[in-house]
Amino acid sequence: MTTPFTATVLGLPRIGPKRELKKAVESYWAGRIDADDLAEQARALRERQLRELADAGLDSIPVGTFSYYDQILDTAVMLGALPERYATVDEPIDQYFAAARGTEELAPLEMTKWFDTNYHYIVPEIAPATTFSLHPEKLLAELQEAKTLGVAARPVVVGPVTFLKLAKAVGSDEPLIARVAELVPLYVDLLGQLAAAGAEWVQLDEPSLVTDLNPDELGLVRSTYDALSAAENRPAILVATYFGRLGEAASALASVEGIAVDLVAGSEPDAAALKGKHVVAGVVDGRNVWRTDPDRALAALASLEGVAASVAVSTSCSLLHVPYSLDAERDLDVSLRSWLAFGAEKVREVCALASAHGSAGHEPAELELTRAAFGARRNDPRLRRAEVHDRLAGLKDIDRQRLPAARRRELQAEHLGLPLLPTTTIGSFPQTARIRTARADLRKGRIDQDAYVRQMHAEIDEVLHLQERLGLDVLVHGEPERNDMVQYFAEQLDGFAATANGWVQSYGSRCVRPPILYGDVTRPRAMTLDWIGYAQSRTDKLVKGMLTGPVTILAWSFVRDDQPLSDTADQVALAIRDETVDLERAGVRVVQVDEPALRELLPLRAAEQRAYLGWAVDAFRLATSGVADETQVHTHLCYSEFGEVIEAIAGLDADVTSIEAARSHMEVLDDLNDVGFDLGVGPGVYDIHSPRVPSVEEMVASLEAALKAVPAERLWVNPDCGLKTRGNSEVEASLHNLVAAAKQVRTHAG
Ligand SMILES: Nc1nc2c(c(=O)[nH]1)N[C@@H](CNc1ccc(C(=O)N[C@@H](CCC(=O)N[C@@H](CCC(=O)N[C@@H](CCC(=O)O)C(=O)O)C(=O)O)C(=O)O)cc1)CN2
Ligand code: MET
Ligand SMILES: [Zn+2]
Repeated sequence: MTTPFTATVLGLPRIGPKRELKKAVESYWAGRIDADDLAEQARALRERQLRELADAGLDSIPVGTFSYYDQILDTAVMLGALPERYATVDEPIDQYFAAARGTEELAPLEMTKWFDTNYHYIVPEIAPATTFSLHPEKLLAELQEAKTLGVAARPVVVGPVTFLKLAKAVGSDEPLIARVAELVPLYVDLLGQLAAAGAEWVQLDEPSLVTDLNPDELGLVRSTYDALSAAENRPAILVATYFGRLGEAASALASVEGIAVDLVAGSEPDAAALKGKHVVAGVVDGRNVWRTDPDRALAALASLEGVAASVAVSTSCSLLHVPYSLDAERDLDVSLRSWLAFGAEKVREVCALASAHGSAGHEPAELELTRAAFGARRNDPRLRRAEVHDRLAGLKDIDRQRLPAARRRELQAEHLGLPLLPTTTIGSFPQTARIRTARADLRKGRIDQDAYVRQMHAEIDEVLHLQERLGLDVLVHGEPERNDMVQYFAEQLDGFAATANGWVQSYGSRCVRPPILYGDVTRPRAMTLDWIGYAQSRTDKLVKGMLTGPVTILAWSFVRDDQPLSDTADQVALAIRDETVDLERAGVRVVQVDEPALRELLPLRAAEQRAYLGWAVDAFRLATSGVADETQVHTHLCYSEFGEVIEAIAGLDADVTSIEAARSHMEVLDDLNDVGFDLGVGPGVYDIHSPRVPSVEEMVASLEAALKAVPAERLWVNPDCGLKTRGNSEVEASLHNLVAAAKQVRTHAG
């Protein structure tokens, strides 16, 4: 039989330690480098990464998790499942990018969240007429590359079940998973080619196996893996599951040699399912940045030893979700730094744990250091601040409640004097190169704080003028001062640390630097008051204060794992609450608290969803119930799959909720009616994910459709998300049309 390995990770980041790939890909799109240049830069990044992993001591290294844009899109290409329309583009690489981002003529594929992470994948479209065919060149080439370097490579492919579960059926209502038998011969062919290329193991990624599957689906998982295992010439099969507990699906994997289990987000599956297998134990958290507790990890490994045929130490999931290395962080607080492990440090942890596990009694010195760091972390005063706990302990139900919605509506009508079908935007205006350069100049000391503030004021003035000229009703300041809607707040709150270079891929070439929420959270001073106050002082129109909600701040940060998330959420909520009260005191009468990530943190298993939605809604209400009932609270949600969270949206009790609907055709309004929602709602009528300028007619049509579900008194007119990634000229044209559409519909509504 194949030799089992002892130390690995499930997948690798690919943007490059300094975002080299992001820059190369964007240069290629801009026509500054050609396809050969791009390929060479990508190859050099892979080579460097493979050498580092081999030097660190991993004895099996994943190959094939590199991607120019997204691994699900790569899998669609490998299975010949790109929609026909992209074949009109000349070169394969450009067809690939056309599917990812669209072209002048072609709409891109949709993009959606990867399980409960902040990574977005491209959703393959599969029609009844789609015929699959195998194109494994990319994977085989990367495998060959690794072999040439002498690396113990383990090819990684997205498995057929997860691929079909994540794809979208077009032109048919039949669940795609029913077509898995069509993929089996392709995967059998692929396994043969990988074996011929010298692969001992292949990893098939099946994170969908940690979600709730029905008996039919479980039957298909079993028959698929029985069929793949029956292939004549193949590597040993490792099915990688992650992001949760592998429950009932474990027993459907009886015929494969290895299973990877996530022991951080999940727990061990039944011993019977692991018996005789090579178990790849995900004891090092692949998604968060805390060092691993060696004693817990070693105990988990020891408990598997009695069950599995062999055990390898691994990360719980791919390292895609954490930054490359702590080496680039020069300014982190030294004690905080000793509690952390980014990608490179996690690889070292895996190797240290594997050697400690493999040779009882001979622990690498590193583990002792980790134990000491753990002790120091537990006792650090920043993790437990009396004033925060006293305040939380004193909270009452009334702190999460406002007057009944109908009463608030009356008060606000009088206080605000808005027209029917009021127009507004979601907050950000284009983050132009001019704005980002000013921020880079400030950071590098080329301009001082005063000059920076002067420029941001000028940016705010420009955005206010534009909105006045266009005739919008509720104005925004445009968020020019924000590098990111979460990082910006984290940089100003105590209990958070920001990184200098902790970039993580969010989608395609776009990256974020999630802050690290390590301690109890307090707000040393107001965070947005100067900017919003400045904006309100420059116009007679209403300016909407703009904040990010507690759930989204949690979702897009690396969050402490030593207390329940619900407690951490309430701490952040109190800081936001104090900010809303400050804004109100300064004369701001409309405040928006964004919660775009409400859906993202929803647990993957239905059984855990209710508890989450309970504390998430509570935290939002704590953040927004400190203001007077005259003050209008808005919220904003994106990512149209609202299904399971629709009641929670009503539970937020925000006076106005703007939602992404431009692409989901207003169905969400009916869903809201079904749960008795009777507050203000702004279904997005302008799809900001595309540079296209929507016409007046189509926005009128959207509003007319909305009016079938919502009375005019509750309907708002807005885009479906912020405008930060768009360009100035298209934004101006689109908002011009949006205001015209609202005016037209107003004349005969209500
Ligand atoms: N945290 C978070 N998660 C989210 C979203 C979000 O807004 N925030 N939205 C959704 C995803 N959408 C996203 C949309 C845009 C970007 C995005 O544009 N990211 C930028 C970086 C944003 C940023 O931090 N910008 C910094 C500048 C960082 C930088 O690159 N600076 C340059 C110099 C300045 C320059 O020339 O740009 C450098 O240091 O080299 C700033 O504005 O200050 C990028 O990848 O390019 C990311 C995610 C869901 N998840
Ligand atoms: C991803 S939701 C974005 C909300 C934020 N206020 C903006 O307009 O950018
Ligand atoms: Zn949004």
